Amino acid sequence: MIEIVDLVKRFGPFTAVDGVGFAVGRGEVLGFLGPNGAGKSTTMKMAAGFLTPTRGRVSIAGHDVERRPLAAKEALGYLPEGAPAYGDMTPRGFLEFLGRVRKLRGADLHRRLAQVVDEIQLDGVLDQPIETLSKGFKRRVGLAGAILHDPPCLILDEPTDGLDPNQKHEVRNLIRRMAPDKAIVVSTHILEEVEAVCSRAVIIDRGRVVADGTPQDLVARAPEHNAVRIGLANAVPDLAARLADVAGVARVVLPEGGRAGRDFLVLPRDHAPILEGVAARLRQTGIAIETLTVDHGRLDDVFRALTSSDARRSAPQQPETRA
Ligand SMILES: Nc1ncnc2c1ncn2[C@@H]1O[C@H](COP(=O)(O)OP(=O)(O)OP(=O)(O)O)[C@@H](O)[C@H]1O
Repeated sequence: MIEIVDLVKRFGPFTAVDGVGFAVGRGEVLGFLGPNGAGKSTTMKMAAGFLTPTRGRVSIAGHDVERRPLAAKEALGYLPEGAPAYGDMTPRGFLEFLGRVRKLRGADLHRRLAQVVDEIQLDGVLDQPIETLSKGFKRRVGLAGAILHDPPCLILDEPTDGLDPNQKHEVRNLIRRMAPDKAIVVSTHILEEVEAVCSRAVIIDRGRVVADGTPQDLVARAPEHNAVRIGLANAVPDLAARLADVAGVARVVLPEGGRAGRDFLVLPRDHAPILEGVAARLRQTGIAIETLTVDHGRLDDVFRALTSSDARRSAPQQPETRA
C-alpha cells in the first residue's frame, strides 16, 4: 500500500536521505525511528508528495506520487511535523474546510466529522480559534484532519508529540483500532510506543536504513537479550568464577546499581539461551537464590547501538566492573 524505493534527498551538498526503501502492507503499522536529524520528516514529506525527491520513487495505494499526485493524495492521510493549521479558524471550521477539500458533502461530511471529533475527543474545543489551543489540542486537530476522509494509507509524523500521557494512550488505541484495514507509518522518538502499536520498525541513521524488522526481532539484537540476572540472599563473591565455564556464558558482570557479591548479570555469547545451564549450576552449588530472571533486552539499547556514532565504533559495552 505504501511503497518507498531508493529515496534520496540532497539539500545542496548535504544528503539528508540516502537510499531509504521499505514497503508497508494493509494491516501493518510501521514505526519509523531515528535520532534527531536522521531524515525521518524529510522521508515522510517526500512520501506524502510535499517534497520532490532527488532520486527514487514512492507509490501510495498503487499511485505514483510524482506522476499521479491527486490519486496518491486522495488515498493518503498525512500528519506533518507540527501539524500546521489556520490559526484563526476554529477546529470545526478547519475540519469542515478539509472535509470539503476531500470531497465530503452534506450529511456525509457531518457524520464523518462527528465520528472523528468523538474519536479524537475534540468536542470541548470545536469552536475555539486554533491559535488559542494548547499544543496537544492543536496536534489532535491535525490528526483529525489526517484521518477525516478515512484514507487507506496514513503517514503520521510524531502523532503523540505534545500530548499528555492519557491522550498518548488514546491516540495509540486509535492507531490500533484503525490498523487492520490501513497501512500506517508512524514516526516517533518514544520506543515504548513502537512496542505498543507497531508491527514493524525501521530505524534510520544519517539518512540510511540501519534496521528493519518486528520490534521482537530488533529487541533480540539487544546486547542483553537472553542474559540472566541473579540476585542472592547472601553475598557469594566467587559466584562469577563458578559460572564462567557454563556453556554459552561469555562473562559475568555486576549489573548497574547492583549489590557487589549479591547481584550478577550473566551475559551469553551470541545471545545463546543460558538460563537452564546457569540454573543447573546454581542448584549444584546449593546457593540461596532471591531472584533469577531472563533479560529480553530493550529496544532503546538496540536503538543506541545502531544509531549513536560512539556505539558504532565499538560493540555495545556492559559496565566494565567485573562481578
Ligand atoms: N529544507 C532543508 N534544507 C536544508 N537542510 C534540511 C532541510 N530540511 C531538512 N534538512 C536537514 O536534513 C536533515 C534531516 O532532517 P529531518 O527533519 O528529516 O530529520 P528528522 O529525522 O525528522 O529529525 P527530528 O527527529 O529532529 O524531527 C537535518 O540535518 C536537517 O537539518
